[in-house]
Amino acid sequence: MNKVIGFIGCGNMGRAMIGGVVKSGLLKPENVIVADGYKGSLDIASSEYGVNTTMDNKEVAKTSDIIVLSVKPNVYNSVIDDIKDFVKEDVVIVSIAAGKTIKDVEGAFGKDIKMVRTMPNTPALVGEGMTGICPNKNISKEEVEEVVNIFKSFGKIEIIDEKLMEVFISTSGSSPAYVFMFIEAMADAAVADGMPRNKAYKMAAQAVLGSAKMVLETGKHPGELKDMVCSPGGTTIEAVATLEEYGFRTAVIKGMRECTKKAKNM
Ligand SMILES: NC(=O)C1=CN([C@@H]2O[C@H](COP(=O)(O)OP(=O)(O)OC[C@H]3O[C@@H](n4cnc5c(N)ncnc54)[C@H](OP(=O)(O)O)[C@@H]3O)[C@@H](O)[C@H]2O)C=CC1
Ligand SMILES: O=C(O)[C@@H]1CCC=N1
Repeated sequence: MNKVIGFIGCGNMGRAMIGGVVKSGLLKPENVIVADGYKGSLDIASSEYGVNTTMDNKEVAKTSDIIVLSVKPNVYNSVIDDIKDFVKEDVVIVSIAAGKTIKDVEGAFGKDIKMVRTMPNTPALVGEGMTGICPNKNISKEEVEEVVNIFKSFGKIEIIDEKLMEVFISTSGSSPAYVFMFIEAMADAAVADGMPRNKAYKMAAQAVLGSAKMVLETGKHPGELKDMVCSPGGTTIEAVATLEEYGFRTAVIKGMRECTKKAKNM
């Protein structure tokens, strides 16, 4: 791809996407420009990925064909205010913020802009991201395709209706956090029973990775895959019964519904 992609905000999600896009080879590092208010973050991006950096958001605005706003939702309006008069005429704006609708971002620019609302997740850093994508009405099919290709370079994508974006956040944008908690809890249990911690993390993480691949690649129902592990009178069913007793699934369902609710009310 021969366009210049700018990132404003080089925090957790910005860094994951910059790392993902550069490692995939879709973009040359010299075609990526990153702005952040903190020089330390920029130095890391520059030394790890060789991208251009600046502390001036306007410089990203002036040079980029596609701008990814990777700052927190509460500074979106001030960042947009700062750059709106400097963006290229045909610029494509990519929003990744929880709780910011297409209407919010269009309103902050105060003019017709081409934009795509997205919700990525941090596994982008290792090429296993998942991004929900929702274009606005001003953007052409070809331009949407370009944005899709950026996100595909570090994972999978789904084009979704904007009304499902909040559910997408709890299912995908936020969910790596709960998966990490699950891995951490499994490792803690293993450590409690004598497993060295570094080995415990590796085993628990590989089990999650392999199980996820089975869901994606076999097409079997997760319940069937679970049943295949539970030997009659065996070990696994004891864990399953105890997890049910402690409300494992209910905890996940309730937690995710709170996450969706928060995304709707931000
Ligand atoms: N983290 C995640 O897993 C995901 C996050 N998102 C979305 O990504 C966005 C960023 O989140 P996240 O990466 O977690 O947040 P971070 O706080 O880690 O990153 C935001 C970065 O933006 C910088 N920043 C703050 N103000 C400005 C400014 N005015 N100009 C330029 N840079 C600025 C911050 O610097 P400083 O710290 O010095 O203030 C920080 O480095 C949010 O909108 C969030 O909803 C979406 C999907 C997943
Ligand atoms: O916690 C958040 O608000 C962001 C959005 C999805 C993941 N992190």
